[in-house]
Amino acid sequence: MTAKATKYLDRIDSPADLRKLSVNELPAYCAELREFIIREVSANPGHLGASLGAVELAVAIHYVYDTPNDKLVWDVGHQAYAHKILTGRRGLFPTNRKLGGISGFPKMSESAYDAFGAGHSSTSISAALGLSRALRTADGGGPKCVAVIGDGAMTGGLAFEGLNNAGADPDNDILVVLNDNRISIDPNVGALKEALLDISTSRHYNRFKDSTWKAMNRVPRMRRMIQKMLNGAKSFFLHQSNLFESFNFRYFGPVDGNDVVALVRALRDLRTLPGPKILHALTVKGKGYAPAEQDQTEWHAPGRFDPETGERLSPPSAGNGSLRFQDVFGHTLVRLAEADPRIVGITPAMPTGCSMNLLMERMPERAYDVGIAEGHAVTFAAGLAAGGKIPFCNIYSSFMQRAVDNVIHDAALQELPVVLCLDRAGLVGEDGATHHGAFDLALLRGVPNLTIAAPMDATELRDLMYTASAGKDGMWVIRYPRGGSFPAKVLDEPLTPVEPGRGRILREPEGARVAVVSVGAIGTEAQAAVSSLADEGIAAAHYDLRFVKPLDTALLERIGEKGYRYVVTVEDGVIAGGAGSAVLEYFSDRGFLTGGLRVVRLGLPDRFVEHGTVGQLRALCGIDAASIADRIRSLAV
Ligand SMILES: Cc1ncc(C[n+]2csc(CCOP(=O)(O)OP(=O)(O)O)c2C)c(N)n1
Ligand SMILES: CC(=O)[C@@H](O)[C@H](O)COP(=O)(O)O
Ligand SMILES: [Mg+2]
Repeated sequence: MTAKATKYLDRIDSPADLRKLSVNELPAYCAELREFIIREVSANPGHLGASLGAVELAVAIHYVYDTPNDKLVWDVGHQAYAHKILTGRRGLFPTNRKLGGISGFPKMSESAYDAFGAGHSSTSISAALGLSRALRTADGGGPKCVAVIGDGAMTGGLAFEGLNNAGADPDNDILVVLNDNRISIDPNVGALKEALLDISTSRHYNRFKDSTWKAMNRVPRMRRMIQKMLNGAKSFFLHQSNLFESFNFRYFGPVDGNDVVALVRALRDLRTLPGPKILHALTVKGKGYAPAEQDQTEWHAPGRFDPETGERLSPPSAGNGSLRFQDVFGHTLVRLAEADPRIVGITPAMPTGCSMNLLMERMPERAYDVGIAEGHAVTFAAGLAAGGKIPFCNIYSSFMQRAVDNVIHDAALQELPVVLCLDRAGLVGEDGATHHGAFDLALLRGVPNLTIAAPMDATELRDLMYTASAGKDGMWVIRYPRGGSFPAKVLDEPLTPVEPGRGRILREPEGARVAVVSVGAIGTEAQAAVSSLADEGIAAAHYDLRFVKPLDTALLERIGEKGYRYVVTVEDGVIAGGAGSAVLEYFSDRGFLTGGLRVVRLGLPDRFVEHGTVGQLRALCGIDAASIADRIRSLAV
């Protein structure tokens, strides 16, 4: 797509510039913004569909509100590209999600316009409420605070905790903009979606409301009375109370959220209206780019594409008929479920991402998408397990952070056979600090009753799933990373049970001073390091720990007694409290350290790792093959 001449785009470097435009010029500016986003994201991948749908929301809010003094909080933040571009980051946008470049999500350290950082869902109402309370002046004034939340993010329990708290006090002066495009990443699920549809599609009510709004504009002093009348009419027409009004929010809408002029009109009214209020904006995900409107799931984050033809140039599958860990998980779960009627699947809103969609297609009655509700997913799984099922609950590692107590209190403590599969464990790449699966091992290692395993490859993943599916050893956690590339024939291999807590000897050469103990798929980097060193004549042993809990104490005893000078642990989670710490504790407790053994732990440092390619980030953290080899070389001589 060749860049068209623009009239507004290059002139607007801040909301102050934006506010110099007349309202009638805004649609043309939105079109230019949209075109810019499509062109940029086609070459430098990111979250396209949501950002295209929220162009008018970003423009209208910045136009009407006095940002950055007023506070604008984006939920998740994957839809905020227009916001980023019009708040001074147009020139930096080609660096979006790249190492050293701007983040793909709002980030407080990046811009004063990013009032709150995000990446995980359903935080915006709580954060906007906190900002509003903190910045309120003694006379009840202070900045206006706006939360923009999607219909998917609204399914998260935290959003309702925010509504509940905000609605309790009429002095809570926040606006929630519900960006309702009727889809999450995959089709939105749950009762809320029906309620939103009900609110927004009642023809009788909307006809009545439109005419009343017009009257309201003519006689402003009657607004309060008319609003009351509208609320009453809503209950009458819809035969149910409006959910948001039950939380003491004043409900406005639905408005066409892709009509920037209508949005400006509505927001101008709402900015001066005190108290908690919600504007229901109907938008179209992928708006203005036909392929993205047509297949909204595929175009949520489409990878590189040809903007002219819509051809996808880097689809997220492994390609060449090979399989990612995600594909292996999905196919194996179907196979296990076919063999055992007790097996069911659960995903909190990521069926395509984690491949739970395969079970959903094959056995819809045995697969549950519960919405963006990680805590609920785990407790729901625990309930299913208490009722005799063997639930495979698949959650992205970083999103599972939301559910730690559910794991502890509802599943592990109850000794229930929940199989928690943690996808996207380790470094995920361009999504960055909010999304790396950095903490799961450190968070869960101290929880009793858990078996925690990390497969190094597809065969191990299948075998671990198979073993866990017996439902005999209480709760299992199986963690594996994004991607991978395995031959399709791996799915034909027989499933072999694995002894819980049993690791593997991969290489044990005579005369080695250094032994590497790796955990999970990052072991392939260690393997490459050890084998390249062997080519140089440097011998190093390599063990695949496989289980972080229970530890393979027999294997560790063997390593301890081999007389190595150094054990180098390698993991793709945080060093502090991770798998390496478990090994170190064991050697310390058993007195091997006083015998001269030193443990060197490699993994993620004690700071948040930002965005970049997985390869770049591994190198930065010293856990790519070259860095591991360097480290071993320095110890081996
Ligand atoms: C806690 C958490 N769980 C899951 C996700 C993954 N996720 C990111 S965007 C998204 C869909 C959000 O849907 P919606 O709020 O409707 O926004 P849309 O993309 O439709 O604009 C999901 C599930 C996340 N970011 N955070
Ligand atoms: C914004 C968000 O949280 C998701 O869109 C996430 O980026 C998906 O990650 P994957 O691409 O790894 O499925
Ligand atoms: Mg949505």
